[in-house]
Amino acid sequence: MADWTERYRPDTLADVRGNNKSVKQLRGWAEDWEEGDREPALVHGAPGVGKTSAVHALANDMGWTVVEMNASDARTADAVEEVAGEATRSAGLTGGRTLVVMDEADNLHGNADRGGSRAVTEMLKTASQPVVLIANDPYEMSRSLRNACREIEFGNVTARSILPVLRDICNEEGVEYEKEALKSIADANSGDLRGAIHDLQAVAEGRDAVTVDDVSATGGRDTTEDIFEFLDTVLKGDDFGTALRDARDVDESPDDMVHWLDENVPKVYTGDELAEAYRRLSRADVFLGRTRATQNYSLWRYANDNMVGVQTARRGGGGGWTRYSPPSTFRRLGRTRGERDTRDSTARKIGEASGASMASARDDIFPYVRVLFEDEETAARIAASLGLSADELAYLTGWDESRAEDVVGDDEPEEVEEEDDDESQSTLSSF
Ligand SMILES: Nc1ncnc2c1ncn2[C@@H]1O[C@H](COP(=O)(O)OP(=O)(O)OP(=O)(O)O)[C@@H](O)[C@H]1O
Repeated sequence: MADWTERYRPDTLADVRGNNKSVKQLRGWAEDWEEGDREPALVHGAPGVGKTSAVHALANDMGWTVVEMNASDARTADAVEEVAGEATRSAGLTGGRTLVVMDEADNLHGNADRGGSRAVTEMLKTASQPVVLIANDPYEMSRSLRNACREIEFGNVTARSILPVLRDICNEEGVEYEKEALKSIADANSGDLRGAIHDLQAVAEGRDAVTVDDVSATGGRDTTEDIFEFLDTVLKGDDFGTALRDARDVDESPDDMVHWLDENVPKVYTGDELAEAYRRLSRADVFLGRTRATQNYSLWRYANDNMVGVQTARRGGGGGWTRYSPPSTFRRLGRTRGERDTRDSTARKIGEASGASMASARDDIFPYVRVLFEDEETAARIAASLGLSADELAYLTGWDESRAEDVVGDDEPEEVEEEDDDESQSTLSSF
């Protein structure tokens, strides 16, 4: 069940590999903060290069407690204030500082989350505790939010810095290794230390030794995993390495795998485990969204890693037999890129009209709208007031194009220009 990247997470900044300059900047930022220069920090860089680890290690070194929040959950000022307030209160209790860490700050964008972006910017101005935002791509953030922070960039970790980490892990785990085997894992992961550790775990866990042949064999295995077996491995298994390995062999698209897990995880997990599992799945979904938006399929692997990470959320045993079910129609609807775009634009319009986030429009409101729209007249009225296009109406109702076009009429709704000063750079969420 253990994920080696968690097991070997650095506790102190001194153990963070590579990125010496950024680590120094981070330490400098914390020291300046203590001395009264109370700027929030924005730590950014590619996935798996140690941003989150470095921030936690910093807090540890400084003797600060950490409150973590996911920026995409911070859709309302309330949520932000609650966390910031919580941080201040606990600081009062312990007398020490509390570092507020806001992950996925680049997911706070777009109309639906604009309230969240503003609330975070406001919070940054008034926060009485140190705050670090973490992001992969700072240009996805609103300019005002970015400008409010001191930027610290993390670059990729070179293969040379990755190699000793892999070697130390093998030593700790009692796994013998051929040096070339570790080198080829380090080289293949071009700067992504987490990816390298996961690759190592996938070949090494449960083995006594890792050879060059083992490493080169992983890509070419011709076994196919049944989705049901995969669900069992992730939701009930104890071996993270096997789950990582199996995830590559499942004969389903990564999107479908996320949907299958999303549908079935509540059958096995409860309470906090479930919340953590959903957090992982939503991270997986973020990377699927980015893969689609950029057509950069190397991002799939982050989706995969987060998907498999669902296993580590489980606290109790995963015994018994479970009747897994396929993802519900609504989830499966988001299959092709075009469908997803339509789904997202529909969710945005409904979200804007109702004040809900895009995700909640999609998951909570769509089903009701669909029932309402069974009555064509009501559908026409609401579609007009929301400015739905024929595609969007067809998406919601399942009608064919021509029926939807008849109901909507020929006039294409015009795109309404947003008047928002400094947030004009925001881009819409693509997932
Ligand atoms: N520079 C590093 N030094 C030591 N370990 C690292 C480093 N980078 C990554 N790791 C290992 O990889 C794991 C994941 O890293 P971490 O979560 O910090 O990456 P990240 O840059 O925050 O990625 P993401 O953007 O996906 O959150 C850590 O738990 C640790 O085991």
